[in-house]
Amino acid sequence: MTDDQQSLFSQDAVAQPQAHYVVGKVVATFFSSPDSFYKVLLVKVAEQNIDWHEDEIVVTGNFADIQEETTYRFTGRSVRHPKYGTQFQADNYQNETPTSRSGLIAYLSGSDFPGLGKRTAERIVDTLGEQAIDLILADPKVLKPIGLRAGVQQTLLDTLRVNNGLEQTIIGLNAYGFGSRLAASIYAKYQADTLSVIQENPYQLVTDIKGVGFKKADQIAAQLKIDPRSPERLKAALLTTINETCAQNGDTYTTAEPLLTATMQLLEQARHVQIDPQTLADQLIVLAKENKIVGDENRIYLQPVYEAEWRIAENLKRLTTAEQADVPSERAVERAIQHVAKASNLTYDDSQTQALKAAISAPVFLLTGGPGTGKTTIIRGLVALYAELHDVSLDVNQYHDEAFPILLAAPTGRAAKRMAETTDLPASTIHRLLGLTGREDGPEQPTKELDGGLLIIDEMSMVDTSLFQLLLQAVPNQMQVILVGDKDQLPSVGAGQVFHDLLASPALPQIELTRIYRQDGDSSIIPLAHAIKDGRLPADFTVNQSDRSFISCNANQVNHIVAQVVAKALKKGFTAEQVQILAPMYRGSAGIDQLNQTVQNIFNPLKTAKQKHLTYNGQDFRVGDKVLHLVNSPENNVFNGDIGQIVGIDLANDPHNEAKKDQLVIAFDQNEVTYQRSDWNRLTLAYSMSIHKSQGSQFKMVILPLVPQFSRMLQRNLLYTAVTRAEQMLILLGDPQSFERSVTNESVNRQTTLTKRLKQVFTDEVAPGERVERPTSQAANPPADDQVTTSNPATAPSPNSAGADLATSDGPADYRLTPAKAQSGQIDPMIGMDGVTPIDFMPRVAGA
Ligand SMILES: Nc1ncnc2c1ncn2[C@@H]1O[C@H](COP(=O)(O)OP(=O)(O)OP(=O)(O)O)[C@@H](O)[C@H]1O
Repeated sequence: MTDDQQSLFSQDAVAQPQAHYVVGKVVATFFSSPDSFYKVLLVKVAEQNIDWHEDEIVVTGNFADIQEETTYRFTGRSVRHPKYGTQFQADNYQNETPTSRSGLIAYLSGSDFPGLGKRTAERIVDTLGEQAIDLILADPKVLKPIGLRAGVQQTLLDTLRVNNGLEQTIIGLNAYGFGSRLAASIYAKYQADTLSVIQENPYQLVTDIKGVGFKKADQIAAQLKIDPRSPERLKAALLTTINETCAQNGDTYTTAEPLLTATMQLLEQARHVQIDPQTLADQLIVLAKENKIVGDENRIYLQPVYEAEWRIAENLKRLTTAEQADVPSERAVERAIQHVAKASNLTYDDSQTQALKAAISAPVFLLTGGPGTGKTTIIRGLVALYAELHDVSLDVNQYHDEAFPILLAAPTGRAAKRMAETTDLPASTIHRLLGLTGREDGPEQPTKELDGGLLIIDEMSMVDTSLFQLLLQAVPNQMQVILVGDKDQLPSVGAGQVFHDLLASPALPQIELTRIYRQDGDSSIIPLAHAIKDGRLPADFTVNQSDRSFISCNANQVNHIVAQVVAKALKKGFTAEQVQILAPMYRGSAGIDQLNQTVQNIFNPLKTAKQKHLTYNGQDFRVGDKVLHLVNSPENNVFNGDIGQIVGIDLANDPHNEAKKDQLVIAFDQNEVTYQRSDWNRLTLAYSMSIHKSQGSQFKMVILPLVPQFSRMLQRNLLYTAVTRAEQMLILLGDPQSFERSVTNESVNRQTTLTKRLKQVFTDEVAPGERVERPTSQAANPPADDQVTTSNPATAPSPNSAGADLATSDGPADYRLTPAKAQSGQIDPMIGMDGVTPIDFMPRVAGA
């Protein structure tokens, strides 16, 4: 096999319009993608109707378990690769089973099908024709007139499915337009049932398969002529809308009115039908009965998120009430604080001392503070205190068989790295700590139980509801938990505002550090950050300082001015890694995309035509570029917001590229990762990035443009987060009103109920253990059909009525009811729709 032959699997070939076939034996598999069905085969041609005069041809496409030395019929088109010539791109393929009448009869009466004689085989072919196998596989009911014995029919079906099933499935998935990666995940989930699941309810994919959205499922449903008013469609649209609304706003729940309005829009626009609001509202009740959503007062949650908030509260209660071993005496703590202060040459101020004292003795403790107030100092102090009080060594090399007793973790790789540097101890991401893959999407994920005595989490404001629930679930009773963060920063990317909500709970001991230490005489960035936090801009805001400046300009001038500032920084010796442009939005002349392009050409210009680079998603990637990772990939130890550098570009058509694939090699702080083309959507240029993505990182110089075009985003916590990313230099540009507006625009709180759950659990409104031990089988039991649909919302049995039944039985009460409510048998009239019933809702939507 030559290099050239191996390279034929490049997909950059030019398609020709003709559809043709090639029949032949597979003699070699040149390439088989490890994570999809994509393959490149060498086929010995037996028959073809393309203009081909050689014995062998290269065939590419999505194939399941192709057997070498087996003959297949490939249908598709010949394509011409600019360098490697003609190859055959198959859309469809099948094991070359006989298609002539006599061939089919011989096949069906052969040894593959015990119990089927020649006569029966003839009857099958006479009844169903030469497409008999396809027809049987598509619908076994076609065999009914043949009158086969049940056992014989089953064997026939099983063998046909084995011989043809996987291929049919892959072909079917291709026909529905799934790329090879999605096809692989779908097949991995449903196996032999893949096509029947899709045909029965394509909307199932929306909940089961990451990457399949409502619109895709809806297209398939339209293809299958599934009723656009079918309950499955309505339910999928409702779930999608709850998910998207919550994700967009960071809320943990939504309410009926916006949910129904947005769902109606989605349903009506996608397939141009009118939907009866009453029918839609009924499906909301069905979803609750199916335990996919939960209604509580006027709130509607996705079940896992609802569960996560409760479990956070319950786990915190568990930890705060668990009996503590080895609690040091107050005197011992005071003495140890004196030793630690002396050793680190510091005099802790009152609130720092209080924080140290309280944190080292409490099972759970929260520490917040703005930049330079001493959070890291306290983390370091706590580590030293713990070591002294519990007589443990801080030399990690001394721990061979037992775990190091102090666990340090943060939500991103960068924050974890900073934590490790400032403490001189190992620190990891929370995902790593828990052994999570990053694909977890519910509270039921098994995580390993943590081992140790003290857990400190930094950058807590970035931790979302779902991750925090998984973390707490893994904390054993005796482990002390200290959560450190800056409450005024942007909340997590994922749903919730966990740190904010925890701090709002009086049940959890906490301290806010307010005294600013890192002023270094002439630093003006930290005082600026504190002023912003307090809702004002300092009087000298637009006056240039030694470490900060303000350049007034309009949106169209931003790009040009940023270019000038960056060019100057480069001249002064700043590197791309040290200079970070932050902006709130991607689009527009002052947006992230435009600025990325401009700054890339300053820090990493394309110098010669020969320089390796490639274009993807409208961006030019070059060796040396600074790139941002957009999602969590714990398998590579790379996380959302991590910054790396392109250190290698391998092009498939490069004769020296042994992998024969286009790939990018990126060096991150912690490791080097190779990205195949299918993973490039995880990357973007990082010269300029969103303020949200910059959380957890700091940079020597930050350049921050704010202009009226960003008005939708301008909020106090956004500006505060951006400004606190700057370590030494801050260049602000744009119009002063936009900055003023950000400061006065108090950050809008997200819709969450964690504080409420904490109150309920800590004040024993809900008895301890009541919810956690709730038997899931009862909750998951769908009700009888007649309980589900109702034409009169006022008398509709709500999901909570099922809860009432549970509560009155001997078993634990359903958590959706307070015990008082349950006892009185009082039920809500309509799930999540206090004051909003479908009837109220109908006229507005119908436009009546
Ligand atoms: N009690 C103290 N006396 C003297 N210096 C202190 C004291 N507390 C903190 N510092 C110093 O103030 C500076 C800022 O402290 P530290 O880095 O702990 O703050 P931080 O809140 O973690 O800041 P950031 O969030 O910006 O990283 C450090 O140089 C630290 O040594």
